[in-house]
Amino acid sequence: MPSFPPPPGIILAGGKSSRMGTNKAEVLLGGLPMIAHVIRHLAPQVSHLSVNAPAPLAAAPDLPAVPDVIPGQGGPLVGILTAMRYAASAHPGTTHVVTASVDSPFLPLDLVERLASALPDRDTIAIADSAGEMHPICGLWPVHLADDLERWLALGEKARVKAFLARHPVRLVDFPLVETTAGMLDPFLNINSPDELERAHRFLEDA
Ligand SMILES: Nc1nc2c(ncn2[C@@H]2O[C@H](COP(=O)(O)OP(=O)(O)OP(=O)(O)O)[C@@H](O)[C@H]2O)c(=O)[nH]1
Ligand SMILES: [Mg+2]
Repeated sequence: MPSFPPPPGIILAGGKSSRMGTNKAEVLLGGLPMIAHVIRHLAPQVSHLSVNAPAPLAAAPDLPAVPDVIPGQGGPLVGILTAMRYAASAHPGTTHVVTASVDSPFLPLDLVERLASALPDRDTIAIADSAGEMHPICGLWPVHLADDLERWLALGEKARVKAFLARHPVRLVDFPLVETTAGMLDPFLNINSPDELERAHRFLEDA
């Protein structure tokens, strides 16, 4: 699509953090809460930033908290529906919303620009991909898909993001690994457990 103003962005932080054992948004990575790393990477790329969580986070008090539009921790797709609904109502006229996962602290600084430039039309969803793996939480979504997503969730389908994507045109956008002094870094490195958190520290110097 020819011109694309920065869209609003939402960080999905409404999960259970069961593998981490404590709220992933607030665990410390190099002295900063994980969500602070996500904010640092994403905020410069979006028109407004908010967090999809049941209540404001102590680690990100300035971010508006947007609770799931369907209560009950129905999975990440509910967070994506929430992002679409919120973007459309809080930012009238917006066509897209970008979503990212709270447990990806090394997101590319050209994430939104590259997702946006991959969109051929107003119906296509752009999703990040790296090292041959799709990252379905990190995407640029047309907000007009909200009604279809809500109907689909109401059917009681298992709310898997990949299954919803299969119903729509999707462009996968491949992001390269980043060379660091600690080795090659996948910018979508996903930190789910205390072990993964510990291992991620080595990338902090370069990221
Ligand atoms: N809004 C919302 N987001 C969710 C939900 N479940 C997962 N997510 C988000 O989806 C992303 C990927 O989920 P996971 O990595 O499995 O996170 P999680 O569910 O918190 O962690 P585990 O309980 O360890 O699986 C994260 O950004 C989560 O916050 C949900 O029910 N609602
Ligand atoms: Mg995860």
